[in-house]
Amino acid sequence: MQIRELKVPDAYEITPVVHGDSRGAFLEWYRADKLEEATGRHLDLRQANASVSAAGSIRGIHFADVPPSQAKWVFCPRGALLDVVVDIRVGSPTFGQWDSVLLDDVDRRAVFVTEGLGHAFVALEEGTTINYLCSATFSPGREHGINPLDPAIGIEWPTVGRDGSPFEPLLSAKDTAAPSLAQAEADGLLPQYDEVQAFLQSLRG
Ligand SMILES: Cc1cn([C@H]2C[C@H](O)[C@@H](COP(=O)(O)OP(=O)(O)O[C@H]3O[C@@H](C)C(=O)[C@@H](O)[C@H]3O)O2)c(=O)[nH]c1=O
Repeated sequence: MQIRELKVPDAYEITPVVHGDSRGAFLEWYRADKLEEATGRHLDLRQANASVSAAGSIRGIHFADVPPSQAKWVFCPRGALLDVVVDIRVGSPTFGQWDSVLLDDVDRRAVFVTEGLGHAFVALEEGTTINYLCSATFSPGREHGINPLDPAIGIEWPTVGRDGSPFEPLLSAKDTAAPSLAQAEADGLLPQYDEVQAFLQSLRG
């Protein structure tokens, strides 16, 4: 398993060793010890989620108040998706920047999104399934969204699926109505970079 930090600091791409044989494949999609080696922190598993999406579905950009926010170890057991991490931490040197990783049932990568970052993805195939391990339980009043189509962030969402078929973006009503990054900042919804860093540091203790 290899762990690489993304262009958005404190987010990571995880590339597993996939052992293929005549029966199919075997891989380790999460290793606590490798996470600790690479990042100096642990993931206190509190919840595991799954969702299934139609091709073109965009979910996010979602984030939760810090502390404790919610770190997510994201994996795609079926289909394909583009996973996106956005730096929404006010005062971060990379504020407003985003990076993405293709997660699919071929290379079987994962992404680790740490507390205070924004997370979103688009499904590139019908029935794409995502699983994620979470460091905190769902706390609806502390969860927020930013519009994933905000031009100021400028996420380059794919417009064709894995098979090359074009698709229309499909968003929930909640995500469609979500504020822009600038509006979320003006509304005081975004996490402060120094507070996030202090929280991340407390997890390394
Ligand atoms: C996130 C969540 C939702 N729900 C419920 C609320 C709602 O009725 C239904 C669907 O919720 P949403 O529309 O928010 O689901 P979704 O848009 O898939 O939300 C997810 O998006 C990705 C990008 C993330 O990073 C996740 O943390 C999560 O926010 O599921 C739970 O019961 N538990 C949960 O942990």
